[in-house]
Amino acid sequence: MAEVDHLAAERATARFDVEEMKVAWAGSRHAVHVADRMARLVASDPVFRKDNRTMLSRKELFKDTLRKAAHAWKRIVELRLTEEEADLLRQYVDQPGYVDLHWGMFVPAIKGQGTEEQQHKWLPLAYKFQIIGCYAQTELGHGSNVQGLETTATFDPKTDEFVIHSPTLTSSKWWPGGLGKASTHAVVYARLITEGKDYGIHGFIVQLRSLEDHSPLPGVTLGDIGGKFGSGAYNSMDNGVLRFDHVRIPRDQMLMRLSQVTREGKYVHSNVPKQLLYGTMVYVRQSIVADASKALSRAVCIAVRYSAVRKQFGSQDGGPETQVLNYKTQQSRLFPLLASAYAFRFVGDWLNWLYTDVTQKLEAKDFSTLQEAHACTAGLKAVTTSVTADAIEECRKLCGGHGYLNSSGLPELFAVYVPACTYEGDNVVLLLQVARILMKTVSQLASGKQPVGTMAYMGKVQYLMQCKSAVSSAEDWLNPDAIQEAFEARALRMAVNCAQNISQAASQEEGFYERSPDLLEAAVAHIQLIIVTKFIEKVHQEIPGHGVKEQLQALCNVYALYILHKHLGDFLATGCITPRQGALANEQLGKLYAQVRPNAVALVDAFNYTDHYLGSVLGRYDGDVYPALYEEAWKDPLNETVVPEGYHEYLRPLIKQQQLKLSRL
Ligand SMILES: CCCCCCCCCCCCCCCCCCCCCCCCC/C=C/C(=O)SCCNC(=O)CCNC(=O)[C@H](O)C(C)(C)COP(=O)(O)OP(=O)(O)OC[C@H]1O[C@@H](n2cnc3c(N)ncnc32)[C@H](O)[C@@H]1OP(=O)(O)O
Ligand SMILES: Cc1cc2nc3c(=O)[nH]c(=O)nc-3n(C[C@H](O)[C@H](O)[C@H](O)COP(=O)(O)OP(=O)(O)OC[C@H]3O[C@@H](n4cnc5c(N)ncnc54)[C@H](O)[C@@H]3O)c2cc1C
Repeated sequence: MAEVDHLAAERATARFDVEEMKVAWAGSRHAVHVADRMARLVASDPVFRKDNRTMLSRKELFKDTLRKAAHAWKRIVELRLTEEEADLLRQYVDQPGYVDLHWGMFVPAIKGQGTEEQQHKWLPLAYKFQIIGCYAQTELGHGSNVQGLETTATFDPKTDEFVIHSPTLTSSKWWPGGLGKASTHAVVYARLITEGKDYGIHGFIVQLRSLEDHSPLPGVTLGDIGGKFGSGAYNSMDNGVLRFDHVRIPRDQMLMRLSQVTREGKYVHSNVPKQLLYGTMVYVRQSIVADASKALSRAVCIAVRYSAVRKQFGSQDGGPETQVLNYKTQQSRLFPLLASAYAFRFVGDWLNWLYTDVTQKLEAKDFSTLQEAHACTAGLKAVTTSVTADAIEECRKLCGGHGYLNSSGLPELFAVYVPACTYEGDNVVLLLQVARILMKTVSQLASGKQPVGTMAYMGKVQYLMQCKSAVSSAEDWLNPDAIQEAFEARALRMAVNCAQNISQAASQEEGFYERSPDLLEAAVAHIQLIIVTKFIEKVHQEIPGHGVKEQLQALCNVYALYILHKHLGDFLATGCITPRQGALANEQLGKLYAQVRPNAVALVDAFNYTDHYLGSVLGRYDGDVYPALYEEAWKDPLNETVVPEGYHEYLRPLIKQQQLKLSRL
């Protein structure tokens, strides 16, 4: 707890129990407790310091990442941390590194696509870090189009081996995290060729480096692909390039849970959907949605606290100036982002539940929910990461000039976050996947097939195509049924419009191609409906704690009405609401902002972030921003000497030369 709390007055105006809101945010009292312990463990350990990160060279930063990962692992073993604790520890260390790909993709790929025997062989090695793995799918020439990958794995029945080869420059693996310098192994995605036939993309476990001296194995060429956007940020990760020159691996290193190649070279596909090959991506996409709320809430926490501290204009007769948080424009930019952080948190929890449910069904050979899992993970990943990336940049602007300083934490947060819009599936490509599923669902409505899961609302097509909103006052927009109906009608009508337009094209494919910008918008509308629905459902639950439910209700309404206001064109064009009802929604939004204002600082306190994790002089818990900014400046390497390096070489001669010229005049 801070000695002087410059935000005390703000905290005193909160109309709810912050400790209980922490529970609502974290999911349970236990979760608050564990997160608290792990955050403090990291914050108090000098190895995990990160305040100097943006000043390290790439080499220093990478070595720092190796050191942190090794130290984290040592602490995990020493303290016998559970998986939940270790995961949180990794979050609070807050530095992308090979460990993420090892645990986040290499291990899940083996679990999801390996046979029991393969899991038995490889997982214990991976769990104890006796091998380090990465996920080598993307190539120089193809990322989004997985079916277009060129690396080959050709079965040689003479030796019972696969020959892994990179036939072209564009087939070089390019981007895999952890590949550049750290990994000893990779799950490599390659075209399986046996008996002269190409069976498409399959996964193979390939050793890349010696377990003795880390040198690349014969036939393997690999390295780092170079510096990336921003200082610090994702440059701690060794995204890599990899080429194979006829590298041989035993047949049993093909991941064989979904399909097999026999000793004789026969290809056998198990009776399961081939899309299960994409299972690791689905898993990571759902975890990226949970991460979005973390990144967004960090940025919002910084911007809210700083906006409460920062004062500009408005002083009369020597009185205090206005806190920038009191400006309505600041509120209308910031509070929707605060509401979005909560919205993403709850939809992330729900998605995690859905993923677990689908996984259990798959274990029981029930594949009926695979499409739902794909649509929800792809769509929510796309919408939450795009909004979060834009929101971090908006928070930087909300902090004025100081937001542009590295010490605000926002530039690095943006730089580290923004690739989430691209990795694990480019957001546009993923939204088009959602759109395809929407079009398929619309086309099946005519046959009477009832849509299920998050598409179930489409079954109310007769009603939703012609319903008219009953809202007649601003307060009417506080009714969740009014919101739900407007969002359902908008999403359905946009999808049906697209389907009608596509049906007029020469072919389905051509229509889809021509209408893809509209399809993107229809997909976004569908995903926003899911987020709104899950927030409304959350607020309907019993939520303990004085005032907590009321605050969440207000934030839910802010989220929904902000989206409605922002996408008013959609709602009007589809005739779901009238211009007057749109104006009433905006009126209600303004009232809600006033309701959020006295609670704003407490609502970001409920994220329960340590100053270490926030990494921002502007977002400090105690609000003592100015001395921290001032002090931080002096730590810059440029300030190590009063007279800068280069003065004698470049500045002095220049000044002297000009002085000489002037004296000659
Ligand atoms: C310093 C550190 C210190 C810390 C120390 C700690 C110590 C250790 C602690 C340990 C503790 C544990 C820690 C845990 C850590 C976890 C971390 C997790 C985070 C991970 C970090 C993430 C980093 C990100 C890295 C990035 C990785 C990547 O980017 S990998 C590459 C991703 N690539 C893509 O996403 C490609 C996108 N493209 C595609 O997905 C597909 O090609 C396509 C979907 C776009 C098209 O495919 P295709 O052409 O085959 O298909 P069609 O369009 O024709 O569709 C056919 C039908 O298939 C259906 N379908 C498509 N996809 C799927 C699917 N996935 N599932 C189901 N169905 C699918 C589609 O709907 C069609 O169906 P119909 O035929 O129409 O019915
Ligand atoms: C930081 C980072 C880490 C990564 N880590 C890994 C990793 O560990 N392992 C791994 O295998 N890969 C990794 N990747 C690669 C990543 O998965 C791909 O970059 C991503 O899937 C996008 O593919 P692409 O680069 O081919 O983009 P492209 O598909 O070339 O995209 C270029 C543009 O084309 C558009 N576009 C593409 N296809 C279509 C379409 N059908 N319709 C309309 N528009 C389209 C896109 O919207 C985009 O605007 C990583 C990438 C980054 C940035």
